[in-house]
Amino acid sequence: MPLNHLIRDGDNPDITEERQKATFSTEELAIEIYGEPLAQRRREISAEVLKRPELLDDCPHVFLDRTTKVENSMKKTVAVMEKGSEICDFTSREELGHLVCEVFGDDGFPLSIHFVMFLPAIQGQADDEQAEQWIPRAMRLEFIGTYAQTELGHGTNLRALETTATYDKRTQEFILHTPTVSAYKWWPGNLGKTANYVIANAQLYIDGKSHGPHNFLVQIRDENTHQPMPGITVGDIGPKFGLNTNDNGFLRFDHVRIPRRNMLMRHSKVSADGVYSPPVHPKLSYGAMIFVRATMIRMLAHVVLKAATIAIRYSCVRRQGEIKTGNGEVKILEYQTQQHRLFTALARGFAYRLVGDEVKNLYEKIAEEVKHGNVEQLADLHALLSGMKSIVSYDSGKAIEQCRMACGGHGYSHASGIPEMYAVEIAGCTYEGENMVMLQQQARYLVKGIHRLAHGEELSTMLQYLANTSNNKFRIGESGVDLENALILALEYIARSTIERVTARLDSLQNKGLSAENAWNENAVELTRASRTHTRLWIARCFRDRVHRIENHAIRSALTDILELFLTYEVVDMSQYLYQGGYANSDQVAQVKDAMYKLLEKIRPNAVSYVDAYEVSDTELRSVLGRRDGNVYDNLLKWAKSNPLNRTEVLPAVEKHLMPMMLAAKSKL
Ligand SMILES: CCCCCCCCCCCCCCCCCC(=O)SCCNC(=O)CCNC(=O)[C@H](O)C(C)(C)COP(=O)(O)OP(=O)(O)OC[C@H]1O[C@@H](n2cnc3c(N)ncnc32)[C@H](O)[C@@H]1OP(=O)(O)O
Ligand SMILES: Cc1cc2nc3c(=O)[nH]c(=O)nc-3n(C[C@H](O)[C@H](O)[C@H](O)COP(=O)(O)OP(=O)(O)OC[C@H]3O[C@@H](n4cnc5c(N)ncnc54)[C@H](O)[C@@H]3O)c2cc1C
Repeated sequence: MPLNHLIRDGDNPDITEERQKATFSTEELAIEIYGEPLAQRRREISAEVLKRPELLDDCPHVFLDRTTKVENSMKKTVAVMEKGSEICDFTSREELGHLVCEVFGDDGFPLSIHFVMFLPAIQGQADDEQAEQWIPRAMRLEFIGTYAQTELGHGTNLRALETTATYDKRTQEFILHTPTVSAYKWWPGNLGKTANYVIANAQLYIDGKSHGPHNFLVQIRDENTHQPMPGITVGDIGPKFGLNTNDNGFLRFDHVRIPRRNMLMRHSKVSADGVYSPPVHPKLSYGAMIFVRATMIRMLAHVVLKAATIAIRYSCVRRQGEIKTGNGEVKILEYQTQQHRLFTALARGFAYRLVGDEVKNLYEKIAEEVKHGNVEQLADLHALLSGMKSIVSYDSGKAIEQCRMACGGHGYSHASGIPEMYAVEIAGCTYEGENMVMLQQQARYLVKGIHRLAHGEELSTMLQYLANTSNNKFRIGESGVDLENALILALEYIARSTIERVTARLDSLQNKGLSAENAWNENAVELTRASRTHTRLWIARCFRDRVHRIENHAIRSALTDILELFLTYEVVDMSQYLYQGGYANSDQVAQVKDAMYKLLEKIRPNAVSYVDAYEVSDTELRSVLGRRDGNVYDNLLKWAKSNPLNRTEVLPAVEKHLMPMMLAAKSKL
């Protein structure tokens, strides 16, 4: 029995040859990633989707205009809701998430923000009575909701949001109002044409006093006619860099009245006579953002692994050039440069995917505590997620772009599937908090850590390495120190020294009389760097611990190669910091590079099997280059021929415009 379970007759022999080289069982690696029974359930769901034409695209989605894309996704949503429970268990987020990926791909679908933000906001912030009233209806899809926070004028600085919710004691209602053009809600997903309810974030005013932003449930469209409710102006914001199947929208409230009990009241409350009770932590109304930041790590990793699947498979069927003259053209994956750009993308994908599981578990644990009023770990969680969403979105974007370029010209075509993946993934740098801003949120926490240490106070587990000042020499190659440990210690040094340096600069500038705010802004770039080095260390440690816990020896060994490649790449990428304070010399950094190049060679025979084990079906991949069977060229030709521009031999526009011009030019001769 071959170890790679995807070998089939009729496949491109070049890709079959790759699968025959597997040194681990791809099914066992799939189980390690997804767990049982999910690994098997995912396959069954993929197979079921293929049998149901109503869930499949009639033609490649990239050939469609926006209106048709939106209509198709609405039509398929109804099909999923009607028949989906025959295919998957709707109560399982994992199974439903997989079905959604198969049917809709990455570009958005009408219920994305309903499930990803609207429901989580209610679950986390509504009191029990409200939850009982709203959640069952929302789950049955009697209505569709979205999360309307960002405004035309402000997305980052939430304290400056202009939408107001003024309490009217007389009628026991809030009046939602958009006082200026810049106060229009702008960006919420599925707001433009789909949602009929929103969680609106607005400044709460009682008796002329502001209590800051709070969340309110507001009906914006009639439940029977879908027409905007009185006082509501709503629409789609237009085409974007990506996510064009998603109707991101704008929204204006003109003195819209809602009942008092439509304010989400688990944490903050307004009594009938207008008495405000604040939450136990001032940022609890930011809970839905925390949820998405925790969830998006795995979503982003998934996109990287899809791009790596495409580029690695394609690199095994594409032959171009010779390494040794006269020996024939090689698969492009034989080139070291190709391996370097693709295997490091693969390593990041695996690291972020597996660490994403840990982040999700940590989030669930702390969210449960918060629900019961214990907010002790909220600051740790907020700092971690601020860093994680920033590093993973940005570095995943770079990895996907490398995958695209590694496919040469065909990577630039939508036939590869990668341009759309990049456009969707890179939005993660912006949504849920612009990266530079979020990195600085985490930097505050790191600087505080150094100050706490100086005052002899206890540090959270995440920051304890800051106290390890004896780690001041790179120990690569020393007897008794294995590669992994030496690299993790190097990453600890990089993070600690960077955070210490920038904190010392901040302190010194303030000691010289500069205000804390100005000192901060003068060091903001270095602060974001400190934040990055800390997060990259956290990911590395967490990935290492995850791999060490694997019991299946062959799978642990396969993922250890990926882990070591990840660690060497991270250290090489940040090696300039190793020279700070004389921690390492250039020979030692060269040793890390050599180790990295050896790992590329070691991973090469298993490259296709790693991505096969991630098990993304062709339906979900939507890529001609990444097809499981490797039959790329015939299908590229079919794809191009099916393109709407080729429906007629002579395009009407050519007949109308260019032909007369050319004929007129000829007649002038
Ligand atoms: C089952 C089906 C599955 C279906 C799958 C379908 C898949 C679909 C895929 C769809 C994908 C697309 C999804 C896209 C969703 C995007 C939605 C959005 O962007 S929504 C919009 C997203 N928008 C954004 O993300 C906006 C970004 N902006 C912000 O978050 C805030 O304004 C801020 C954090 C930057 C500052 O806030 P500000 O109030 O000015 O606060 P200060 O700076 O003054 O800090 C004061 C203190 O508070 C602390 N603290 C702060 N936050 C938190 C927290 N959360 N917690 C705890 N603490 C927190 C902070 O550390 C500090 O502590 P200390 O130092 O004093 O001790
Ligand atoms: C695809 C997509 C989907 C979205 N979905 C939703 C949604 O469903 N609901 C919703 O409410 N919103 C949504 N948003 C909005 C999103 O959350 C905001 O765009 C995001 O939080 C960034 O805010 P901004 O647009 O105001 O950027 P800005 O804050 O204007 O950022 C512009 C630049 O200013 C810099 N900057 C701003 N403040 C600071 C600072 N304090 N320090 C240093 N630099 C700073 C930033 O780093 C950036 O370089 C979505 C956005 C996108 C792109």
